[in-house]
Parts: sequence; structure tokens; C-alpha cells
Amino acid sequence: MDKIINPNKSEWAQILKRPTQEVADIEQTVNQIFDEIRQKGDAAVAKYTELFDGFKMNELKASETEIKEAESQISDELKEAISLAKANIEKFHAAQRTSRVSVETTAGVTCWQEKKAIQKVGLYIPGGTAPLFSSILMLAIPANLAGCKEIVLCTPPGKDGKVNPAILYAAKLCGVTQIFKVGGIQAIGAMTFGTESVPQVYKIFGPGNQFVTVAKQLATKYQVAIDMPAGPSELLVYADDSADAAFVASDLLSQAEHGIDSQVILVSTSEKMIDAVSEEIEKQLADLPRQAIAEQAIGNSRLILVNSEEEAMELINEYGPEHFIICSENEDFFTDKVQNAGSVFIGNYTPESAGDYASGTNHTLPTNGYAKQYSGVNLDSFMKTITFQKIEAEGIMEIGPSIELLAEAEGLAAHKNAVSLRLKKLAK
Ligand SMILES: NC(=O)c1ccc[n+]([C@@H]2O[C@H](COP(=O)([O-])OP(=O)(O)OC[C@H]3O[C@@H](n4cnc5c(N)ncnc54)[C@H](O)[C@@H]3O)[C@@H](O)[C@H]2O)c1
Ligand SMILES: N[C@H](CO)Cc1c[nH]c[nH+]1
Ligand SMILES: [Zn+2]
Repeated sequence: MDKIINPNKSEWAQILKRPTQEVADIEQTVNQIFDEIRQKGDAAVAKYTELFDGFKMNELKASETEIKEAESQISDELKEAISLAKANIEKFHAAQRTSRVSVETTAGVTCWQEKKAIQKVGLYIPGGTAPLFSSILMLAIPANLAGCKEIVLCTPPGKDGKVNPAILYAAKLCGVTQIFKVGGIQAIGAMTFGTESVPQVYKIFGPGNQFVTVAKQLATKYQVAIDMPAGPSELLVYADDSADAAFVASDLLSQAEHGIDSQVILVSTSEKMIDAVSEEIEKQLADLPRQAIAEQAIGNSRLILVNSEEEAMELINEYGPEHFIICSENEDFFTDKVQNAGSVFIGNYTPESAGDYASGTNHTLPTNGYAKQYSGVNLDSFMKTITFQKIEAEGIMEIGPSIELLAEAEGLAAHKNAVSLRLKKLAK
């Protein structure tokens, strides 16, 4: 892991660069696959599943029998852990419900807004290097709380054409309506255009690798909304001498093991802490089953010594990490000043893994600096707001003359007339 000492601001952009592949190359592949799916539907989806996932699928949809069998393949302990996570995620997301906003803006003019569920949603659940069934809890639970009617799920099959039983079990438990054994670009294309088997949806959610993320971004050209770009996992830890170096190293490795294009960063004002964490990373890496993946991600990563907490905070806001852990005696300074981060974890006993699985917050979060403009998934992500208004005679008489003037000033006579006719009638 590169150690960088007191970099100049002019060097930050280079130091904080993400290890992403050339997006233009991926876009070309996505466009080609999307075109084929539009023309050939399931046949194109099956072709690319065979090419990228190594299995020739005859049936894309998971059957009731497969789903039933999955339940018996999950241990009771795992079922209990899933149920604890589900309860906390439900509690946190249910509490995000807001009451109806209604205002009488002028006497006789009432405006209100109501949230309505997005009727058809598509959930992408990663499965390339690990079956991330926890992402089902993060997406299907708020989708159900919001009241979405159709909840379609796509996830890549393994080389044997099967999907991990925990994915099938969690999907059933959380009210997913249809499960498809399709991953990557072809899954996003299928949910964007619809095929003989896979329904077209209005909004696509979920994390994935760079192929999935670029495909989601291109899907927005075809009247499909997306939650946000939720690509390769990232973590930035700020640690001063009050941190525990072993804990910090374990957190950094937890995100490094996601994929070779993950990135983890330690920022500190203490060189002693940086060196201790670096040593710990080496120690802990040796025992990791996904050592090869984590090692590559560590190669993308940085240990950065800065001059002050102010400088640290400026650098962190510039980076906009997906996850931000604060292990500092001065934690209030960082919680007050943070502007750009997907999710924040505070103190030595708040591992990032808690948010990944079971504390209650959502782990589908913006990566690649998109925390500057996007929020992570929450209950509102599955809803849209409709505004309503009702104007009484008293109300139109009050605001009507101003509307007439405004319309006239924009040169829109028909707009003005729609008000004038009513005012005339009321004047009789
Ligand atoms: N930001 C978040 O909220 C969040 C949450 C969880 C996971 N993640 C990230 O999700 C990612 C999961 O990635 P994954 O790879 O394990 O699973 P994935 O399901 O996202 O991707 C696997 C699919 O990628 C496609 N693919 C692989 N190589 C390809 C190629 N050369 N060309 C075209 N398509 C190709 C295949 O179709 C395969 O099914 C990780 O990077 C992880 O860090 C992010
Ligand atoms: N850390 C991931 C988000 O970047 C979410 C996850 C799922 N399973 C484990 N971790
Ligand atoms: Zn994780």
C-alpha cells in the first residue's frame, strides 16, 4: 500500500484516482449487448450468459422448486442471522416514512404532496465473485415497505447454472416476485427493454462491478431510472492515535476483499498509526481466503499522512468515499464537517461490516466520488412524489390576476385565458 507523506493539494487528484477501467471501452460493449437484447430478447440474454458466466441457460427464471429447495439448504443459524438483519433494516427504513405535506398557500388555495410507490422495480444482486444475498435485504425490504407491486430480481448464475441458495431464500423471504438467473450487462439490458421472460421495469437498483454500473448508467437513456452508480466498494478511514491499528486494518481489508478494483484509504495525522496499520494489514492479509483479490485492491490503495485534521477533512470531502470511518478523539469535528460520503461509521466499535449486514442502514451506496451528488438507497428511492392542488372560488379570485399578468409577460395568451374565463364567470 503506497505511503504518501504530506502531499500538496495539487497532487490530491492523482493520489485519489480510482482504479477504474476505461469507461469508454465498457460503454461500447454495453451498447452492443443492449442492441442485441432489444432485437433478440431472451436469445441474446442467454448468449451473453454463456459467454460471461459460462453456462448455457434454457430457462432464465428460477423455478418454484429451486426456491423451495433452497430453503432446506440454509442452516437455522444463518436463517436466524438473516432474520436479525431483516428486523433492523426494516426498523430503520420504516422510520423513514414521512407524513403528508399539506399547505394552504393562500386562502382557498391548498397544495399537498403524496408519495406513491414505483410500481415495477428491478433489483440487481451481485454474484460474480461472492453471492451478495445481503444486498437483497437492502433492496427488497424498502421496496416492500414502499409498496412496490412488481419486484424483479436478477443475479448471475454460477458455472453450473445455479444460484446460491441464500440468494433464493432471502429473495423469497423479502417478497421478491420473480427471480432471474441473469447477471452483468445482460441483466441490466433485460430489465431495461424487457424480453420474453424478463419484465421491463421502471427503475433499476443495486450494486455491481464496473460492467453492471456502466450498464445501469446507459440504461437511463431508455426511460429507466436508476438508484445511483454503486460500483466497486471503497472505504476511507480517518484514524488518529486513539484508534486500534488492528481494527483499522481489518476494516480496510473488509472492503479490499470485495474485488480487484476496490480501493481503501487511510488518512491520518499520525505517522506512527499509519505504520502500525500497514504492518497489521500485512499480518491479516496472510490469513485471508480471498488474499489474491484483497492484495490487488491493496495495490490500488493509499496510506496518507496529512498535516492537520482540517486538511484531512478537506481531502476526504474531495474524495467523497462510499464509506467513511472516523476513529478520532475529535469525532465531532469530522461528523460536523463531512459533506461528501455515502455512509459514516463512528468510533472504534463500529466496523463497516455492521452497515454491510445488520445495523439497519442501507449498504447500497454511491461510489467513485458520486457521494458528492447522490444519496445511498433509502425508502424514498422506491417512491416518487405527486403534488396535488385544489383551488376554491375565493382562491382563484385572489391569485388569478397575478397569474394573468405572469402569463401575459411570458407571451402565453392561452394560459392567461384559462384564468380569465373563470374570473369572468365569478364576477357575474
Ligand atoms: N457500492 C455498493 O453499494 C456495493 C455493494 C455491494 C457490492 N458492491 C460491489 O459490487 C461488485 C460485485 O462484483 P462482482 O464481479 O462480484 O459481481 P457482479 O454480479 O456485479 O458482476 C458479475 C457479472 O459481470 C459480468 N462480467 C464479468 N466480466 C465481464 C467482461 N469482461 N465483460 C462483460 N461482462 C463481464 C458477468 O456477466 C458476471 O455475471 C464488487 O465490485 C463490489 O465491490 C458495491
Ligand atoms: N460493502 C459492500 C458495499 O460496498 C456491501 C456488502 C455486501 N456484502 C458485504 N458487503
Ligand atoms: Zn462489504
